[in-house]
Amino acid sequence: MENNELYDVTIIGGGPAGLFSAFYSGLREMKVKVLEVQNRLGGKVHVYPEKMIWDIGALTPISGEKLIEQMTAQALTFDPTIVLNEKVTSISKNEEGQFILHTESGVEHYSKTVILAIGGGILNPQRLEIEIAEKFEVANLNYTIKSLKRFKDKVVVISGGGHTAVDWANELEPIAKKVYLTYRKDALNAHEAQVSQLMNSSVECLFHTELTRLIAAPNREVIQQVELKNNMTGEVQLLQIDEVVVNHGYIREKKLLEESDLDIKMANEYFVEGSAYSETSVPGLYAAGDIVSYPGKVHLIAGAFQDAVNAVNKAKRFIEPDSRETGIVSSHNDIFKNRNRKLVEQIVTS
Ligand SMILES: Cc1cc2nc3c(=O)[nH]c(=O)nc-3n(C[C@H](O)[C@H](O)[C@H](O)COP(=O)(O)OP(=O)(O)OC[C@H]3O[C@@H](n4cnc5c(N)ncnc54)[C@H](O)[C@@H]3O)c2cc1C
Repeated sequence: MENNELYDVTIIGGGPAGLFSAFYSGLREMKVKVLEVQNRLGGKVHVYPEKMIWDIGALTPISGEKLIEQMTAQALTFDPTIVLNEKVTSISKNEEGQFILHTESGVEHYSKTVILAIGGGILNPQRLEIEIAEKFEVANLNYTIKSLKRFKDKVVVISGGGHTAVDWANELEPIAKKVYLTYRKDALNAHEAQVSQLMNSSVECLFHTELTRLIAAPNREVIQQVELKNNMTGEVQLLQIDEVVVNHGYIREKKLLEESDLDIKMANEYFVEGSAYSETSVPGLYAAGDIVSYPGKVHLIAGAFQDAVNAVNKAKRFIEPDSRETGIVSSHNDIFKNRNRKLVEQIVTS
């Protein structure tokens, strides 16, 4: 199946980097398409819809959910084509030098340039290696937290000791009746401030312990007790709980880069003098967000936005070598003249 319409830029991934790339490509008057494997835009931020995000410039604390809403609204400013449930499996080039994006659905997408905004790849939570665990996933075994309300006045055990586990322990502590954190090592691996908040709270940390068994309530597919084993002493304890949260990291599927006909290398693997970190080894193919790595790169939303601008500006120059190397401030952009006028009128008349 072919989708012959040729786009100036096709962005793979609809997370923060992809969404801001879509907006910025529109600002630079390019014809834009976004391909996203999930059935919704927002990327990894869907892992933490109720978490408050504090570290995005000019945004006072904002929930993940609200941020997705705002990023999406901004991305849609210039009416890009958005294709959801579309997994890109490989990238090739045809004789005319156009990119062809091959997908699991069989549809091929054509583009003059491509921006890889795939984050760490397709994310799937690392699941518990305990037999029967899967059957509790609809009840009270959680790999992501979709609603804080669910944990109100509950006894919760969180398994994990990284950023996500520590973040959730802190978020749930004022809501839940009791939070236990079980971790197989003896020190947590998260931001100092988050760790000290946790260690000075009512969260009970059980170090050197691992979740070894899930015990169901009689005749119900709901976990009622968990068995924790101390990996130093071999001692076993049972905890009566209402909810189990497992944050053992993610398995990242990154086959796209390996399985493409093109030999795609990110800037950190192939950097040549004079090139930019948004460039890859393939001319016309750029990268933004968590997929890229360079000295000083921040794997955070603010970093993804800056990468997006760089990648879009490169893509624009690839198509139109005489165009400006960088964009101009948005208020000077002709595209916004009418919109600005309307906004100013609204402010003046309100
Ligand atoms: C628990 C947690 C808390 C966090 N808290 C903060 C915070 O407070 N502040 C902050 O700044 N950052 C935070 N981050 C980090 C932030 O979420 C990431 O830096 C950001 O999401 C990176 O954006 P991205 O667009 O590069 O990648 P992603 O958000 O991972 O988006 C990539 C998108 O590409 C899609 N995709 C991947 N492969 C394909 C394919 N082959 N075909 C089609 N689509 C594909 C994915 O489905 C996904 O939607 C947190 C992360 C986690 C896990």
